[in-house]
Amino acid sequence: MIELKNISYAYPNQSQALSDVSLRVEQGEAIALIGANGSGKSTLMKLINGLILADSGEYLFHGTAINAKKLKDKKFARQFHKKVGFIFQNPDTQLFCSSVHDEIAFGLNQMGMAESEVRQRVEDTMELLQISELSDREPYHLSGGEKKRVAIAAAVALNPDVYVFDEPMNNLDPKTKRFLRQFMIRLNQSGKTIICSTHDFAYVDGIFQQAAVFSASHRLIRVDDYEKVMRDKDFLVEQNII
Ligand SMILES: Nc1ncnc2c1ncn2[C@@H]1O[C@H](COP(=O)(O)OP(=O)(O)OP(=O)(O)O)[C@@H](O)[C@H]1O
Repeated sequence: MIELKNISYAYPNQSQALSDVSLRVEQGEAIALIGANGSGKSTLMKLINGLILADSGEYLFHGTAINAKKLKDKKFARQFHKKVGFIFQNPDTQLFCSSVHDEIAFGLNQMGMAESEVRQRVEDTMELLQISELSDREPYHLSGGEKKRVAIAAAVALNPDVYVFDEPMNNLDPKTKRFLRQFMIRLNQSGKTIICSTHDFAYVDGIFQQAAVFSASHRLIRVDDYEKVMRDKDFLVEQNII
């Protein structure tokens, strides 16, 4: 369970990105983060993943405060990063190995998993994401949609409890969007928590139970049933969301 209490954050250049944000996400919930450009969605997701730390407020993950001291504890940090998978908006920022196979195996090797188990897990994950034929290819030379599947596979292989997706549908063709939508629904049905920012509402039907809406002033102004928020057209227009 994720609990954010009165979180504020400004980037080192003083850009305010989150103002007094409080949010609770239960294990197994799928929640959409929505709001205009620059409202703070990506910043919140980086914070949930431990890439940045709040200036003030508290972040609890299954009751444990995630702070600098805790993340300096290498054993804890490894466990925490295994539990929270992050799929960046631009896969180029997270793919760095010389083959798709090695990319997916990387995190598993870091965990010290036996070689045969790594091989099996990588094969199973590639099959799940329908990228087995890309196994020996260099991730850098793949198409955008292929790269996205590899980035997701690298997260899936580690079997996290929580998946954080930053605008996953961006730059994907309709078939890949439909595949990803189904995939996210299945992940959630298997008990995984999904936290996902999106501007693209056409291909995310049925994924989310909840929506968290951010204002231009970086505040979380509404947490509500996803379908209910989507029906509230005046509110969405007012917030520059549609
Ligand atoms: N690396 C950074 N350095 C300085 N300011 C930043 C940085 N990243 C984001 N910001 C600022 O923080 C605020 C929140 O940005 P964030 O990327 O979290 O918004 P977002 O809701 O994800 O936007 P989008 O929908 O465009 O992806 C914005 O004012 C942005 O300019």
